[in-house]
Amino acid sequence: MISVDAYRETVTELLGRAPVRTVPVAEAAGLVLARDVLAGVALPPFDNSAMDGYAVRAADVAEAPVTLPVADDIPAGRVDVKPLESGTAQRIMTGAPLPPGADAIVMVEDTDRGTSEVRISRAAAAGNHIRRTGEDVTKGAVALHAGTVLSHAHLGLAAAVGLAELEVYRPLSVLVVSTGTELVEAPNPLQHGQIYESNSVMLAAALRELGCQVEVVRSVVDEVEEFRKIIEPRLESVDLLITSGGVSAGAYEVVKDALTGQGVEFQKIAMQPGGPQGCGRWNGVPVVTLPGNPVSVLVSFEAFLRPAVLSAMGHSDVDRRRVRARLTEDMTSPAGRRQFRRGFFTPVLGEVTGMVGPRGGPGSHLLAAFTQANCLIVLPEEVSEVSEGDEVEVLLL
Ligand SMILES: Nc1nc2c(c(=O)[nH]1)N[C@H]1C(S)=C(S)[C@@H](COP(=O)(O)OP(=O)(O)OC[C@H]3O[C@@H](n4cnc5c(N)ncnc54)[C@H](O)[C@@H]3O)O[C@H]1N2
Ligand code: MOO
Repeated sequence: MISVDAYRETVTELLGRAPVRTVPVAEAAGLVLARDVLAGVALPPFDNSAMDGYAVRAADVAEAPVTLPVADDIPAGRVDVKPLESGTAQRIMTGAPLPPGADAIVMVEDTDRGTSEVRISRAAAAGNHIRRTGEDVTKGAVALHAGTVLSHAHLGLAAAVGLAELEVYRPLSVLVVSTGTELVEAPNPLQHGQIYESNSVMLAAALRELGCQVEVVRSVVDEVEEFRKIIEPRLESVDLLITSGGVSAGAYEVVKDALTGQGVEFQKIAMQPGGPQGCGRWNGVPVVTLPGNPVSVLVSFEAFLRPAVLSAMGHSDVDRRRVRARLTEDMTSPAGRRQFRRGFFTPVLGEVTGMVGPRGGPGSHLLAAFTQANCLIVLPEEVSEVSEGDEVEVLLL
């Protein structure tokens, strides 16, 4: 059996790193920046007013109240601002360029709002309400570092320093395939012996949440020729194929039978659930084959797929947050396997740890219990029993 950590490395290597692509700034949310972004302009690009008011020389209003002639009017966007002569004021709006010679802004609230002359009721110190060139970002500085996961704020900054496009790691395009003759797509009626297909729905949503582009084939019957005929032609247009089902030890293991000898290796991973796994390349395209049980799919996703996919899309922080927590009840775990149990973590005020209790048993068909969990309880390979009060590791979902 292969360890979870070794398998995670294998899958991460298999997925590699997506190519860099240029995308419009507005379409880059959630993607990872591939190159440093240098500020083509300073922010602010010019000294400007932080308030609607009057640009003055501080010395001219030191003896306020004073009345000054209003020599000009400067709305935001004006590009031909004239110097401020001493003993005058210019009416100015928020964001408008400071006239040369002015060194303070008097807020309109501290004036009589005059347009030909203005009575200023309060003195203003030099620098008052002036936003200086480059005080946010200096021209030529690194505004965004390579490796940044682009949030809406980062995109705003990129736009503000004048960029129309960003170089990012391309989102992975993933084909998700569920196999199993028993699978039926809702809302078609079920016959006894059939079940509704759910794995592709979960996987596609989980991958889209990471920023992947996902195509789905929802239910391929357990026939090797049929599987090859439907899936092989679709490989050309994707970076990754993820299948569910058909990988264990039975007589109709469609994925295993179709891909053994084609570049995909099937093996047991020392984890529970999610033991039977396969990965490799089919026609050169990375393939990860997950077992069919829904909770095995979700746990496999957490244990190695999510980090590998994130890493392929340029992320460096690929791990869920780990905390320690005290168990609220006894649990057992198969020796030699890392068990991932669905749990509910509650932080305890004033303590670095919290409390955690399982939700549902270890069975990998217990999907509803997963939806009541907010974490995975990790019981290491060497542990087969834990008791109420023991400290365990928890992965926060
Ligand atoms: N003799 C052995 N039998 C099994 C072993 C083993 O080692 N020896 N391993 C068990 C474990 S652990 C798992 S996990 C499963 C994995 O089996 P498969 O990958 O071949 O998955 P299936 O048999 O196709 O399906 C398992 C289970 O999940 C249901 N399923 C499958 N696909 C979906 C879907 N898209 N949506 C909802 N539910 C799905 C399926 O009906 C089965 O109940 O093998 C054990 N057996
Ligand atoms: O390991 Mo299977 O993945 O129990 O459910």
